[in-house]
Amino acid sequence: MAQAHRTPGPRAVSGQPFVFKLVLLGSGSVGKSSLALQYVKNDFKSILPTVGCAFFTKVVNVGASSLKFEIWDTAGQEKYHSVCHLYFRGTNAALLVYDVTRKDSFHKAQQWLKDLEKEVHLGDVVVMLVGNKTDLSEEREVTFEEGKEFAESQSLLFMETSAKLNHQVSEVFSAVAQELLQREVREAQAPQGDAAMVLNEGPTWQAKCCAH
Ligand SMILES: Nc1nc2c(ncn2[C@@H]2O[C@H](COP(=O)(O)OP(=O)(O)OP(=O)(O)O)[C@@H](O)[C@H]2O)c(=O)[nH]1
Repeated sequence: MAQAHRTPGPRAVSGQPFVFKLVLLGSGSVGKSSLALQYVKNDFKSILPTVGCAFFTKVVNVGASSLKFEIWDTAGQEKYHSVCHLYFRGTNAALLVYDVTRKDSFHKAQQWLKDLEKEVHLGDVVVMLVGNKTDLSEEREVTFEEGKEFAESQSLLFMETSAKLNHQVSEVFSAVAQELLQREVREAQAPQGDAAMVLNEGPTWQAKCCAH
């Protein structure tokens, strides 16, 4: 419920891509680093647990727009929990990852969402719930419907992936990118409406000042 840090908009400079910060969060070993590695480098290999945080960037084109993701891959192990929230601040998007073969990681995802909410205003951030490791279908403990239901109850986007098979990985990031750009367009249009109201209501500075 806290709104400690309002998420800043992307730093869009003429001719430059929009820059969006995205954090990967979730329990240890759910596949956060593997998703980032598959997306950024098209690679899947055995990775050591993340210590603190790893950082990746990737530029993507969505329609006529160009967008740069700054991807912060946080450590899921419990011992790093206290530092992870530092990376949430100022984020524009979050992938809330769980492992479909581990019910505990699904329950923890709900806790991670609460942690995120302490640092950002959820309405300002595009959050996608991601059920990873769908290739391990024999060991599945969380159904697609359970994931979808939880995501809908919290107004989150939702997808299932396999970082190992590169299934739905780029689709996850594309869906987030599209939502971010759509929000940008809506925000870019919004000030015109505000300005029209301000003209009718008095000095601009005062109207803006007192709106908060
Ligand atoms: N079968 C399968 N294994 C996966 C998949 N994604 C990741 N793994 C494996 O799961 C283990 C953990 O993957 P990581 O990407 O290191 O998980 P993490 O969430 O970044 O872990 P932390 O850094 O501890 O937070 C590794 O052995 C990966 O190879 C997947 O889609 N399918």
